[in-house]
Amino acid sequence: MTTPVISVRDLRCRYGQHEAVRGIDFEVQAGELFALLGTNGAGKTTTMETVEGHREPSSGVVRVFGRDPWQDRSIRRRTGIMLQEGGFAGDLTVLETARLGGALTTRPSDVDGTLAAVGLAGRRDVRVRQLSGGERRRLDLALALLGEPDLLFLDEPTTGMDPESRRATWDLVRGLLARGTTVLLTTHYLEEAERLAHRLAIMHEGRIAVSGRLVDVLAAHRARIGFDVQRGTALPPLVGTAEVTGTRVEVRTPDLQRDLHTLLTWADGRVELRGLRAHHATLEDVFRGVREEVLVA
Ligand SMILES: Nc1ncnc2c1ncn2[C@@H]1O[C@H](COP(=O)(O)OP(=O)(O)OP(=O)(O)O)[C@@H](O)[C@H]1O
Repeated sequence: MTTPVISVRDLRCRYGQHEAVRGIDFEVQAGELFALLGTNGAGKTTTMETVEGHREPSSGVVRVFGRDPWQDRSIRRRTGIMLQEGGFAGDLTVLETARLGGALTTRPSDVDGTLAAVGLAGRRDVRVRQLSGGERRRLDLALALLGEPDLLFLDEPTTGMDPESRRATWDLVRGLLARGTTVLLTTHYLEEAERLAHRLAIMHEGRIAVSGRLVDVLAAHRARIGFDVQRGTALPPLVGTAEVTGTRVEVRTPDLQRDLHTLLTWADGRVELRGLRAHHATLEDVFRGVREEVLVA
């Protein structure tokens, strides 16, 4: 087993009396994208900042490339950080800002190529203060990519981007992953995690409530079947549980295939299942379960 790029063991972070991160564990392997999801104030940014080496843990062990990021600044040469707020000088142009960022990296930076990669080549002479919110996020991303980091921290990277820019950013991140870059991502867009993450964790109130590969996380939660029938229709026995509200039936089941087969066989030729929908648990179902703290495995 190779050494993980990121290893976090029993991490705790306090702000005064408030314990924002309450004992979390996770690992991120080389070339993997790990998504930290969670409710507001769950502790994602605090965790991210600690792994970046910008915050000292109250307790626990954090290792990045096998080193303590708080003590050993040398790992910063290998990391790129996209913060939630870049804090640019508004008077500088996009190109000047990127050149300045490039000068701060220890590896040679292809400034023009990076601006082109984030779709800002045509905006290079525009002053930063004149950029839209989404364009600023793309400039944030460009600065994180300068110096070709081995490990990239993306803190809500596509907030404020229009759908086209968001998709272009996802393609860019996929390209980086294909080249072996490791990524730690936080996002409120569940679709972003569904599309990009190899593994994920959902945080709530400082703890990891759910973690694992996306397929495993979804498979561990009940699928849904929904349809309308006439009031009072007696249903066949199912593995899952059916909830009837008027004419609407909602089944939550651990065995989607079996219950769907049972229902279709039972209905065939005698009952019309109007508005039939059947799907595995979505990340939104899992997330809602975490929020409501009524996870049904
Ligand atoms: N500098 C600080 N001083 C005191 N409390 C803080 C500080 N920064 C964060 N907190 C608190 O710590 C908790 C975790 O905050 P954090 O920003 O890590 O959460 P988050 O999951 O990133 O939230 P969001 O999704 O809303 O950005 C919150 O209750 C927040 O109010």
